[in-house]
Amino acid sequence: MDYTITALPGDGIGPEVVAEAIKVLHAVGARYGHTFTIREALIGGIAIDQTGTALPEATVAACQDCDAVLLGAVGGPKWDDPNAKVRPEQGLLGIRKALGLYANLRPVTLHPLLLDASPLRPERLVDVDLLVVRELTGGIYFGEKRREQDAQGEWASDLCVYTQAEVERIVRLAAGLARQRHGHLTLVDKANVLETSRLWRSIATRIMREEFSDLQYDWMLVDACAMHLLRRPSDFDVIVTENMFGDILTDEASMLAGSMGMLPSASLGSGKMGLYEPIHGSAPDIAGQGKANPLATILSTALLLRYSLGLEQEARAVEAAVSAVLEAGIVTGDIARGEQRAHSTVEVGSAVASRI
Ligand SMILES: NC(=O)C1=CN([C@@H]2O[C@H](COP(=O)(O)OP(=O)(O)OC[C@H]3O[C@@H](n4cnc5c(N)ncnc54)[C@H](O)[C@@H]3O)[C@@H](O)[C@H]2O)C=CC1
Ligand SMILES: CC(C)CC(=O)C(=O)O
Ligand SMILES: [Mg+2]
Repeated sequence: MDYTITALPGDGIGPEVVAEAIKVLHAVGARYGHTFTIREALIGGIAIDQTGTALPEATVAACQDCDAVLLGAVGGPKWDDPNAKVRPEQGLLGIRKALGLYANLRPVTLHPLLLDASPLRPERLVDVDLLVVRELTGGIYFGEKRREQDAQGEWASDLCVYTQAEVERIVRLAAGLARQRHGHLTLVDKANVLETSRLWRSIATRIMREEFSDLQYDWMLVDACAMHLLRRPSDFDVIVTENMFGDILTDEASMLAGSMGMLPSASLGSGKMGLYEPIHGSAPDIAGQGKANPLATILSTALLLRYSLGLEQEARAVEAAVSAVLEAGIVTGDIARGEQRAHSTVEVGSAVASRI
């Protein structure tokens, strides 16, 4: 089969890790008889530099006319002026919204060989296998933003809004995934303080009782969840939560897997089209040095093959090749341990591609 993939490398380490993921996709194509046509488009800081906007119309059009989107990361110090009107991150939020990708799936698993790469004690990490379902197109990241001056000085506000329909669709999706996994859903919020969280609670309680009575579910406040993720991470199955909480909790959860460079993600909407990206950012501290771990992006292509293209065998081949590379000790510095040499981004990507 022929597939068209839009690649949005973005900024910092984005182009470095996306190049390796594309290398792996082509290896999958060669092995299984598919053609992946890769069309590159601009997003983020590089798009601001070249076009004046973080999300050019041509990029949206390219993403609307393909089978799936593969994204690196956006942002960096060059565009970090707090008074800037145009910011790279607007490109990322904008493309998620434009494509209607309301559900961000962030699986957290730990390869046994990376037990030592995590700052947690190995016995805490046994059987860690959780999935965070993060609402992606609502909440405080998308609410009205204000920055004003009055007699007392400056003030600013970010509005957090959730509608019934937004909560219903993400809870249904997460509960459906819990049903396919171990049947346990943890709903994370801050209902002791936030009205949006109380709306989530009442809607989700109704949906769980009426439509998912076969599942176990519980509620957890987000601050406690941050603690339990470290104290008893293997107790979680599926976590569903709003946009900002999911963003923060998954950076924390990445340390269960050993590195930010290990966690992939899939952003899905109502159709087959999806956007696939590592959970990490553009890592300006290591950009351009060949140090970035490409495995999160490569594992994101496995999700792309699975969810958007329906190629389960090929997705498993990518995941197996990643495991084989870890077992061969071909790893970047973020997860290298003991005597292991820190390999470059390109060496790791090539090692995965050659094992497909
Ligand atoms: N999805 C996206 O495009 C995201 C963009 N950002 C943007 O990225 C820029 C940098 O943000 P930070 O807070 O530094 O977060 P970051 O995720 O880029 O980096 C945090 C730390 O993790 C390390 N790291 C991240 N990815 C890695 C990889 N693949 N291999 C090895 N080490 C890795 C970095 O070197 C850094 O020490 C900011 O402009 C931010 O807005 C941040 C998060 C997500
Ligand atoms: C612009 C941010 C919301 C990006 C981010 O941190 C993420 O999606 O994980
Ligand atoms: Mg984040």
